[in-house]
Amino acid sequence: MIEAHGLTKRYGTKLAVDDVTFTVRPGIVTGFLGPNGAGKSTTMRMIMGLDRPTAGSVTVNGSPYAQHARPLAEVGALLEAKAVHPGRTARQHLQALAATHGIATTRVDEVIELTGLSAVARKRVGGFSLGMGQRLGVAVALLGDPRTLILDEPVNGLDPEGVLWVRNLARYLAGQGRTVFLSSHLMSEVALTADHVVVIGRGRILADTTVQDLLDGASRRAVLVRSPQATELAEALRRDGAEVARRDDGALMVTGADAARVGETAAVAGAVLHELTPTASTLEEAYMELTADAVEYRSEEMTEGAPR
Ligand SMILES: Nc1ncnc2c1ncn2[C@@H]1O[C@H](COP(=O)(O)OP(=O)(O)OP(=O)(O)O)[C@@H](O)[C@H]1O
Repeated sequence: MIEAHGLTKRYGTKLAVDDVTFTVRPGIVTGFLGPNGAGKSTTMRMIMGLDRPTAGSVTVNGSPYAQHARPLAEVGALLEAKAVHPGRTARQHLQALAATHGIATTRVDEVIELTGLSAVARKRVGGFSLGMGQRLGVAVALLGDPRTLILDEPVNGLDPEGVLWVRNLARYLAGQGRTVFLSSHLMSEVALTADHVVVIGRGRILADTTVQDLLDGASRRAVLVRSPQATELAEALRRDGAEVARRDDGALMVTGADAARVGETAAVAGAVLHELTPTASTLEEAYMELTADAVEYRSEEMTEGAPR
């Protein structure tokens, strides 16, 4: 369980994380979603005690990270690429970590097996592909058999097999009753992996809900209508209280009335229908809608900072 209360991080004048409050529960995968620069990594670093909050607090399994006697048994994290001695083998790297944290060597073998590293465990880490490095990072996170897992953009740079592996592993670990908190800037990825999602933009929480609710809440079902009497039909629909937008190709996008109601209004108005298609926005569209302001803000910021 992760509990953040009024968590805030300021870097100079930049408010990277702005008064966020959320709970990440055990037994499910929670996605942490937001555009680049939204504050995901900063939040995760504060959870892991690597960054000190400017205000507010965050606990893992009931206590701040630093107050746990055996932190590796509480929370394991895959944050941005960590320094690994390139001359060491994967096994040596894990063994060294296990030794300094009082973890049995048998656990090293278990995590090597669990992360599919058996074939390369005795190879030098310096020659590892990105995917293998990512697996080693996950092996490190799992070493202390932690109740809570934090994975920052774990599928970044992975091939499709690696992506599927991360997805299955996250779900497997949650199925064991662990807390799994996984960040991504891709809604499609979170939708496939997570049960619950916390959406962040410009350091603030934009949504804290199930994936399904996010879709239902953000999507406004629209009906696409084509008619040779589009102008008259649009007027009749508006009189009925619907909202009508005319697309460049002449089609009408109607919200606030379902297909049946649009058809009935058309009949009364004597408008011929050439097409009547209910549409639902995709999860990706719902996410874009939700984070539009946050993304705009980022691009403005980058334009301002760009050399002229
Ligand atoms: N050490 C730092 N000093 C100054 N500003 C920082 C620092 N770390 C992060 N920031 C700024 O804080 C904001 C949030 O950054 P953060 O890395 O947490 O975002 P993110 O959601 O993880 O995005 P990304 O996926 O791009 O890493 C950004 O505007 C970033 O530039």
